[in-house]
Formats: sequence, structure tokens, C-alpha cells
Amino acid sequence: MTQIKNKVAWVTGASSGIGEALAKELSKQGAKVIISARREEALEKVKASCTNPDNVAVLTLDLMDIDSFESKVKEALSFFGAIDILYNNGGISQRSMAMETSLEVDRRIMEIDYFGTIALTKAVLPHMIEQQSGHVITTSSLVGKFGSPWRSSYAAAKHALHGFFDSIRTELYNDNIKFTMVCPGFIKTEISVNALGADGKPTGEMDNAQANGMPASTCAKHIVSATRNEKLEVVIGGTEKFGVLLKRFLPGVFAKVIRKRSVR
Ligand SMILES: NC(=O)c1ccc[n+]([C@@H]2O[C@H](COP(=O)([O-])OP(=O)(O)OC[C@H]3O[C@@H](n4cnc5c(N)ncnc54)[C@H](O)[C@@H]3O)[C@@H](O)[C@H]2O)c1
Repeated sequence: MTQIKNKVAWVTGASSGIGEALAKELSKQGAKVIISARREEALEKVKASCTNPDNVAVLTLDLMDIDSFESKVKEALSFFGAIDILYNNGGISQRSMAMETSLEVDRRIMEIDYFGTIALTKAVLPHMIEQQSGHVITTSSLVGKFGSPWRSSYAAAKHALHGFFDSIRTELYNDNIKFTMVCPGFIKTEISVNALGADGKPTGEMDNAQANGMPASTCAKHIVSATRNEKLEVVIGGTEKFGVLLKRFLPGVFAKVIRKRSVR
């Protein structure tokens, strides 16, 4: 079991949505929390709303700025002297048809969701290997398990994360490093509002599926529980999560269902 109390947890994408809820839940459960995203002001608000703000440190981080990661890790270590748990949660979604989306937008999604995530992990892992313990939890998505309309590059980036983390888990088993993949369905956050359209700009639209999705605070509780129980993978959401089983056991039926999906 991974203990949460008194552990140092670093959460990316902590300025809103699932990451914000995770920071609050971890603080409530007694962790020391480092919260990262690009906007300092938003992070300060999250810190102030945590159970124990004195044990929350703000560290701005842009997942596109891979060159900054080495110094960001040093800064993260300076707050509480360790990084026990890394929550790779920051990310951006997509709402555009593949054929209308420029390669530049495809690459940007891949840079943030895939390369940013694995580069930060690689920057943190030497410290975890040295302390011979650590836990890396990565927020993938249901579309890390199957493709869906309007999300081709997002689904590709999330699928790629599974390949990377399933592989590195085998390599670092003897160093006592755990890896958990989190696959949420529809969670009530601003993800669709911030999602990139074909022109590379945020859509600014709240999808119905998101608006009626699981509260981020409930999702955060599931993620912390999966951390504690060292799950390899956890699927979180409403009925949409059964898509994973349908794809696995009845792939032909799944293919028919998913292509008729009308909601963005
Ligand atoms: N909400 C859902 O339905 C849902 C479903 C599946 C997966 N997810 C995943 O959950 C994670 C959190 O998303 P959310 O739903 O809370 O949405 P959100 O838009 O509220 O949060 C995304 C977070 O990532 C940060 N971020 C985006 N680009 C960044 C960059 N370049 N550098 C640093 N930080 C950056 C944002 O600032 C924000 O803090 C994402 O990885 C997303 O793909 C969300």
C-alpha cells in the first residue's frame, strides 16, 4: 500500500478540474503537496483552499517547456526534501475531426500530453530510484483505451502513455517504483472548454457529456484510492466506462456503437 499521510505528492495540471480536486483531497488526507500548472495566480487560489496550505507549495510549470524540467525538479525537491508521488495530470484535449486538424495541432497535443508527461517523469525518476521508492500516477483517459470521434490526436497521445508506462513499469520493478494509469470517462471540468479545435484555439464550449459528468472531487477520491492500493490501472466514470469492456470482448459491436456517437 502507498501511504498518503506525510508523503510528498507533486500534482501537475493542478490549477483546475481533476488536478485541483486531487490537490485538495491529498491535502485533506495529510500529504505535503506541490501543485503545478502555468498560472501562478490560479495555483495560489488552489493552495489557499487546501486543508493545510502550509504544506502546499506552488511551482509554475509549462509542460511544453521540457528544457526547464531539470531545474523544476530541483525546485520541487527543495520544498519538502523529497518527491514520493508524481501525479502526471496536466493535459489538453481536442475537439476536431482528424482530416480538418493541422499537423501542427496534432504535434502540440502530443508535445503536452505525451512528451511533456514522459519528460517530467524521466526528470523525477532518478530521485525516486535513488530513494528506492516512488509512485507515478498518470491521468490517461477512456480514449487511452479506445479511439473516439473528434479526439484522434488526443486518443493517440493517451494511448502512447499506456505503451510508455506499461514498459517502464517492467524496467523499474526492482527499484520499487510503482506506476498507475488512470482512465477517466466524463468528468465535470473545463476540459472541453480548453480543448483545441482544428485551428489550434480552445473551443470555449462546455460539452453536455462533461457538464453532466462525475464531479471532479469524486474522481479525485477514486484516484487517491487507486494510489493507496497501487492499482496498475483504474477506469473511472459513469456508464461510458463499459466501453472498455465492450471494445475488449465485442470489438465489432463497439466499432458500430462508437461511430454513431453523436455527442462531442
Ligand atoms: N474531464 C474529463 O472528462 C477527462 C476525461 C479523461 C481524461 N481527462 C484528463 O484529466 C486531466 C486533467 O484534465 P481536467 O479534466 O481537469 O481539465 P482542465 O482543463 O480543467 O485541467 C487541465 C489542467 O492541465 C493544465 N495544462 C494544460 N496545458 C498545460 C501545459 N502546457 N503546461 C502545464 N499545464 C497545462 C491546465 O492548466 C489545467 O491545470 C487531463 O490530462 C485530461 O486529459 C479528463
